[in-house]
Amino acid sequence: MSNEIIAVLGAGSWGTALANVAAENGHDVRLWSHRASQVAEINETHLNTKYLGDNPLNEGIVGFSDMQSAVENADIVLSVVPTKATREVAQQLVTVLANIDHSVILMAATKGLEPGTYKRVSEMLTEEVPAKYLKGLGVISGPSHAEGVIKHDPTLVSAASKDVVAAEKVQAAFSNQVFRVYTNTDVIGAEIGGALKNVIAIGAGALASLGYDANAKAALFTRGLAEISRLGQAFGANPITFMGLSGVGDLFATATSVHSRNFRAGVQLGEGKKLSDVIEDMGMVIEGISTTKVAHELAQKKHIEMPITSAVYRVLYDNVDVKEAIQTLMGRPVSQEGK
Ligand SMILES: NC(=O)c1ccc[n+]([C@@H]2O[C@H](COP(=O)([O-])OP(=O)(O)OC[C@H]3O[C@@H](n4cnc5c(N)ncnc54)[C@H](O)[C@@H]3O)[C@@H](O)[C@H]2O)c1
Ligand SMILES: O=P(O)(O)OC[C@H](O)CO
Repeated sequence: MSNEIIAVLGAGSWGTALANVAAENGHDVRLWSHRASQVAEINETHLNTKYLGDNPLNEGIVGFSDMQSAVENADIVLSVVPTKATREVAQQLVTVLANIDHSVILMAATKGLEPGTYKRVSEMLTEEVPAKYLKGLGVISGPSHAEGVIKHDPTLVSAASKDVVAAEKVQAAFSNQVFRVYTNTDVIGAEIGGALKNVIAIGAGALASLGYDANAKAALFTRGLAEISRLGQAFGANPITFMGLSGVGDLFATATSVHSRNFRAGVQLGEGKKLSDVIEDMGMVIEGISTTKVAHELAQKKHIEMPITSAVYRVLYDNVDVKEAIQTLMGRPVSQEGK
C-alpha cells in the first residue's frame, strides 16, 4: 500500500474516525476543523473528547485550522461536515485548490439531501468544485458508526464513484483487517440509501420508545426499505444497491443501534421530548430531521408513495403523536406487496 496524503475536512465523530482509519494504515493524515480548540486538543492530547470520548486517536493524525495547509499536496480529500455545511466548506476548498493549483480525489462521507434544491451531496460538490480540480468524485457510505470504527469493530463500507480508479484508490487507502471498503459505481443509490435510512431510523427509535418488538421493527425496516428503493429508482439508482451496504446494511445499523443519533432522536420524540430540545441536547448532527422534510416534499412532488416518511414527517413537523401516526399508517387501505 502506497503512502497517501489524506485531508479530512470536518473533525466531528465521523471525520475523526475516518482519519483514524487512514492514519492506522500509515498515511499522512491531516484533519481540518473550523474550531481551533478542537485542533489543539487533537494535536496536544490525541483525543477528540466531544465526539469520541476517551478513545485515543492515532498519533499520526495532525489537526489543522488552516485548510490550505491541510490540503497542500493531498491525494484524497474527504468532506465529512454535515449536509448543511457542505457548500460552504466546498467553496473554501475551491479557494484553496485554486491558490495551490492542485487537483484531488474528493469523497463525501456526509449523508443527507439539501433542503430546497433536493440535491445529493455529490451533486452539491459537482456544482461547487470545478472539474479541473477533481481526479474523481464520489461518496463513502455504508453501516458505520464512528463509535464502532474507533474501537475496531469489523466494519464494511462502500466507496461509490463513477470513476472506478478513484474508488479503487480510496478502497486501497482505507481498507485493513477491521475496515473493509467495497467499490460501487451507483453513486445515486449509495447516497439515497445513506440519506433516507436516517428517516426510518427515527421511526425505529419512536417504535422502540413504545416498547414494540420484532414484528413492528421488521415491518418498519421492510416497508421503509421499499420506500427508499422507490425514491432511489425514480432518480435512476440501481435497485440492487438497496440490498447492499448503503441500503439494507446501513438501515439495519442505524435503526438498531443506540449509537445512532437518528435512532436516539426517535426514542426521545416517542417519549414526548420536544424536537428543539432533542436537537439541542444531542449536540451532534441529526441528519434525518432535515432529510425527512426533503424526502416528504420529494415524494409529493414526484408522486412517490412514501407513507412511513410522511408519518415521520408529521411526528417531527406537525407535532403528531407517535401512536396516532402508527394508527394512520396501519389504517390505510390494504394493498398488494411488491408494488
Ligand atoms: N457519526 C457517524 O458515525 C457517521 C457515520 C457515517 C456517516 N456520518 C455522516 O457524516 C456527516 C458528519 O457527521 P458527524 O457524525 O461527523 O457529525 P458531528 O456532529 O459529529 O460533527 C460535525 C462536524 O462538522 C463541523 N462543522 C459543522 N458546521 C461546519 C461548518 N460550517 N464549517 C466547518 N465545519 C463545520 C462541526 O464542528 C463538527 O466538527 C453527517 O452527514 C453524518 O450523517 C456520520
Ligand atoms: O448516528 P447516525 O444516526 O447519524 O448514523 C450514523 C451512520 O450514518 C451509520 O451508518
